[in-house]
Amino acid sequence: MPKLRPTDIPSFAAAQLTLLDAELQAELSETNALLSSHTPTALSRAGLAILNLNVSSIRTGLGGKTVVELGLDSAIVAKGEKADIPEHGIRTGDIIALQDQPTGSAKKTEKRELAKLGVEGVVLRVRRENIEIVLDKEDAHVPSGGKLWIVKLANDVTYKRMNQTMNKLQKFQEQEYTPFIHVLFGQASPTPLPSDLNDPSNPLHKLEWNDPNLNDSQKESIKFALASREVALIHGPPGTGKTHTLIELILQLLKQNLRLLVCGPSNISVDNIVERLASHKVPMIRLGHPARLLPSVLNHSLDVLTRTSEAAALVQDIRKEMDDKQSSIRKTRNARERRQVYGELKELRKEFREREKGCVDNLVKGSKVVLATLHGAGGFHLRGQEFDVVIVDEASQALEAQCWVPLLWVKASKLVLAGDHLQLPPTIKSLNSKESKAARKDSKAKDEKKSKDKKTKGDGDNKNNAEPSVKPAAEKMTLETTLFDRLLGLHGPSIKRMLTTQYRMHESIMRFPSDELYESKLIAADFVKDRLLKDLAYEVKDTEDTREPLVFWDTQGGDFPEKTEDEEIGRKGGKGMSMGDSKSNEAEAALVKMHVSNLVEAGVKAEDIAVVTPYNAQLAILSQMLKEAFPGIELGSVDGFQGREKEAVIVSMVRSNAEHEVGFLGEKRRLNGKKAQRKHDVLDIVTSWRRWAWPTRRLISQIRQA
Ligand SMILES: Nc1ncnc2c1ncn2[C@@H]1O[C@H](COP(=O)(O)OP(=O)(O)OP(=O)(O)O)[C@@H](O)[C@H]1O
Repeated sequence: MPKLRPTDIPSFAAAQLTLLDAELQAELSETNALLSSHTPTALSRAGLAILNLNVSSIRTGLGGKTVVELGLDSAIVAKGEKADIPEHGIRTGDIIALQDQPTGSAKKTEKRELAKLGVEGVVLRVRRENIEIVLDKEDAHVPSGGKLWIVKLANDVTYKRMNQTMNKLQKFQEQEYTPFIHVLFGQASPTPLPSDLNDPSNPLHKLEWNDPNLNDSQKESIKFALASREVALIHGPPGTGKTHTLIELILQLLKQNLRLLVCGPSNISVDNIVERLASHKVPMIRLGHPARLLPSVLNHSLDVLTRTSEAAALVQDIRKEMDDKQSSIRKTRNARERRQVYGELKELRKEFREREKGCVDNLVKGSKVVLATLHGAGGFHLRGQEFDVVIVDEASQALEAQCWVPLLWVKASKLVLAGDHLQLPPTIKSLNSKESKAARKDSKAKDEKKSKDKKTKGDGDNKNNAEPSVKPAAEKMTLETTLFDRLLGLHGPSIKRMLTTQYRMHESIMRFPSDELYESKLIAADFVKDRLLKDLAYEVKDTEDTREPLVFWDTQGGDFPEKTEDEEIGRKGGKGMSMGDSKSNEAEAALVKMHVSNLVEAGVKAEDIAVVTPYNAQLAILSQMLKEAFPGIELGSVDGFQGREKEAVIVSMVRSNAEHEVGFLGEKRRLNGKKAQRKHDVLDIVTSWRRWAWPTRRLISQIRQA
């Protein structure tokens, strides 16, 4: 039994609030620096703004919000050409400002200030020829006149919800400290599992599996999660069928007639589950804005269900009336008329919401499985509802405060987390920032004072209280510590089960992560363990590149020097926003190109190949060299390349210097899993490392020492 080091809940919440604030400040200052130091044209070139837009229509969306559709200004589109919006990096869910575009004659300083003005909204839908925005404020006046532009702003919505959640936790009343909460903070141990769990007489032994192909470690994890009373962790290394296991777990829990809330940190992680559950014909509701959902899950979305259910007709009537009112605003002749229409719209919106709420409540309350992002689970639809189990997939990718959103806004008494703490945690911008260090120091000081006060007070008041001493919450706390990590630290491996058969990688690719991170426990499933590129379903020649599952290219020596580049402003069309130094290595990029050519000449399709690199500067060079030459090839940064599965992956490591410096590549979790190769259905990782095995060897020896 591990020694518990319980956490004091209010000071835990206080420390989280301080760290979240430092993170938000880091994000805001990064964005503000960009907006204040670049012109709209520069921002547009970097993919962070779209210029020359016009309003094409205004309508009423979910929740009675105003939706503005913008298209390219017809004056700037050459006759006969298609009015596609030029390439940009603005995506659904981004927060943007919309406003009149400064004229060419506006002063530079004026242009810079502009990004701070205008109406704010959220991007609802991005199409080639138009973009839809939901306005934040109901009575926001959409700029009309001439050309408009939109610019991406820092996104503080998720922080607001995490803050709200941690504030709620901080102010918990005595009666809210349920046994479940005590376990989550290590103030009580989880209820021991029944001793007969492995006994054939235990009902869990007689489970009827929906999937007859589940492997033993998957079955064991499901039984463990079913038997656990408060908390169960399912540890799923890359490709071991973590989500596959969760699906069976959900089906088994439903057989027990339990009500479930299933969450993930991203929309894609949730949709992945909805799609797989749908094939089992499970009735369910997916919360979340339809624009952010995969088309294949829309039929389960609340939005569609509220339109197709009986009660929906009442909502539709009023929606139409609101749309008509919206379009009449443009025809008003003066401010008085506009005020009157806005007033009428306000009344209609109120009624719309009431009717919509009635319809939504009925649907949500009647549903046995509700799925939402962690953030979305904090929306008003679910407030106070009861669930028997909260399940979180990809839990190691979520900030702890995010995981508390479903736990605090609904009533639940059991938590199942699926994840892998040995892959990269969520990206933290403030990790080593001045603000964050100062915040930690301040929080630690407060904690120490508090435990000192408590001790003095406790000497007199709590003589009979045998509670173990409480760990100061802020001690070494960073946002990188996930709930999965913390629970494992508090209760030890007895609260987790590990999946050990992986269905993705050739045995030799698996060897490194298995030995370095998973105590050599991984096993390659039969049908992947010796698959090679030359054995693909289509014809591929047997060459030295296609018969080897893992190739290292060594770039040792002075011919492949790394270069440090100042990343001026985020990449066009990419995620943008990242600034600072980045590394590149042109000779290495040329080698990658040669290797891609070899694979393609052997018959491997370009769309089955991915090239990933840890550095944006290298990515830019690789894009130039490869995109046109090999249409369909997938390129990405190691940290950002998620959700893709590829037959061949080439990793360009970039670093090569006399000092043997590998910088952030020294983080061993970066070479593992999700952020590197996990999402690729890798038959072969063709790792281009031959001549630069010098830094690579160095890297590996550094990892071994770590
Ligand atoms: N018992 C099984 N038998 C056969 N195939 C399986 C089994 N379990 C999982 N798989 C397959 O393994 C692959 C990985 O499964 P899944 O996507 O559920 O894993 P994961 O661990 O969630 O993946 P990721 O590494 O992307 O998080 C899928 O193609 C899935 O169909």
